[in-house]
Amino acid sequence: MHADTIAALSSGALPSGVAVVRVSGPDARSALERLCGSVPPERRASLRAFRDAAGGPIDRGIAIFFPGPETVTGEDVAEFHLHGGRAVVAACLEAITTSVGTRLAEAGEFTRRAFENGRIDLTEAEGLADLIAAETEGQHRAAVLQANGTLRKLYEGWMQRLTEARARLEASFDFADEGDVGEDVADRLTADVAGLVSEIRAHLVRADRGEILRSGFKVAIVGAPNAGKSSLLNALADREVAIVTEVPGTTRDVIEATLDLGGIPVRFSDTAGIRETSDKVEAIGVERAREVMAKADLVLALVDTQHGHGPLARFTELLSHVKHPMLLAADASHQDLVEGTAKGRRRILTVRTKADRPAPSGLVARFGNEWNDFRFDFAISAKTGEGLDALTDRIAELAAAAAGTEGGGTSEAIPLRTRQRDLLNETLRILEEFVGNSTLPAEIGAETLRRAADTLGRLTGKVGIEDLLDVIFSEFCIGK
Ligand SMILES: Nc1nc2c(c(=O)[nH]1)N(C=O)[C@@H](CNc1ccc(C(=O)N[C@@H](CCC(=O)O)C(=O)O)cc1)CN2
Ligand SMILES: Nc1nc2c(ncn2[C@@H]2O[C@H](COP(=O)(O)OP(=O)(O)OP(=O)(O)O)[C@@H](O)[C@H]2O)c(=O)[nH]1
Ligand SMILES: [Mg+2]
Repeated sequence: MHADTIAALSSGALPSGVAVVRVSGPDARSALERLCGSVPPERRASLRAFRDAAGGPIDRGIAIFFPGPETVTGEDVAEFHLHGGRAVVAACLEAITTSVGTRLAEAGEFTRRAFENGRIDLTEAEGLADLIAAETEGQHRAAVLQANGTLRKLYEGWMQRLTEARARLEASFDFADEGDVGEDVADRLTADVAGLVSEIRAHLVRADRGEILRSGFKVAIVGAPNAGKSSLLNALADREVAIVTEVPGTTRDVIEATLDLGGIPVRFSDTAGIRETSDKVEAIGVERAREVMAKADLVLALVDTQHGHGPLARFTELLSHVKHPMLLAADASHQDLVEGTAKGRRRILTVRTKADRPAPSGLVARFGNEWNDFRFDFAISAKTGEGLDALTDRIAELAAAAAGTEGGGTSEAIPLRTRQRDLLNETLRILEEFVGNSTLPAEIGAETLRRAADTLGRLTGKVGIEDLLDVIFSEFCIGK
């Protein structure tokens, strides 16, 4: 328990309709006494006149007292709900912090106290940070499941099982000299741990989806210079994000815009038109375009067919830079490469641009001699808007498939953060070592299980993570 009391504005930017000032710590009660004249009845919203130390009026508002330890921080908590003016809030905080033991809170300090007082674990703290940062429905849904302790329960269950397994193994030390007793125990133990291994593995597969919810489904817009890439980005974003001119080679850097498509953040990157160039700046842009393409979850390959076959030859060259396993497979068929399958494996959509203009070759064009007749997935016009809805619908579908939220989303908790996934991977690696090595002496086996449990403990914050706490809690805003 902390000796000092912290106070902060916990609601959003001022001015606002109503502002909430929270106080947590041993002096929370006295703050109410000083500002309201008396402590209002516990856990009840009470209308009071707030006054400063000199008796000057601050505001008339609602005050609440939550006695610890059954509170959000685990300490006594006081709340002042004021009118959201800057001077009103400043006067209230000033009056609260005149008490010697009370100071302004640092970013994340309320949540940190909740963690330190055992009210929440680290996954819940991280879930709260993600909940506050959530901008799309998908992010919201995943963060709620972390913030409300769903992940915590899962990991605590796993830790419990590891502890039990270790206890059984350690108990078997005593029988080690008596022949087959130890062996029998070891077999059952290995089977139990193997069960855990497959659960952690399945959980980690879902983690990739968490990553998409957190950082977005990445879509690279690529094509030859002048194909209409920047025009597409602008049309999708509905604003002039990128410069558009008739000069090929206009875009040199990567330009991003994020759209919320069906609850998933979709990050579109407009890139430099890919071509050989002696222009130094453009060459760097082309290199960046290739990098963006290689990292994308989905590539939109744009072709302006109005000049006939020339751009299509470059298009073939361009696709060779998409480093998707499906494309690298030597025996991948045209079907695999471009049409793919509907189940989220499809990574490229081919798009004919400037569909408002007549194309000499029509929708079906020859595509070099390696591949057969080529049919574009979409024909669009950034100018008239033709085809854009169909294209965004398809992208939304693919993003939902990648994030695992198709059909209304998942109720399963998934780890959203790299920190969490790294620790889970580490735990998995240690447990695989245990399972794959049935001849390990019991002492070493028990030590291996202990290391795995410790790694899981770092996930929930049960085990030595001092170094990490500052990093995690500093992401919060003041007042949280
Ligand atoms: N006004 C206000 N609204 C808020 C918060 C707050 O601090 N103040 N919260 C800030 O994050 C969130 C609510 N979180 C809370 C979590 C636990 C407890 C709490 O007192 N828990 C006790 C008692 C539960 C009960 O009454 O059933 C407990 O769990 O033991 C309160 C708020 C969102 N809304
Ligand atoms: N008629 C018509 N013209 C278009 C359309 N989309 C783009 N253009 C024109 O095509 C030219 C090139 O468009 P951009 O969007 O700058 O092409 P880009 O692919 O970004 O080009 P770079 O950045 O140079 O690689 C501009 O003159 C646009 O006005 C379209 O749908 N219809
Ligand atoms: Mg451009």
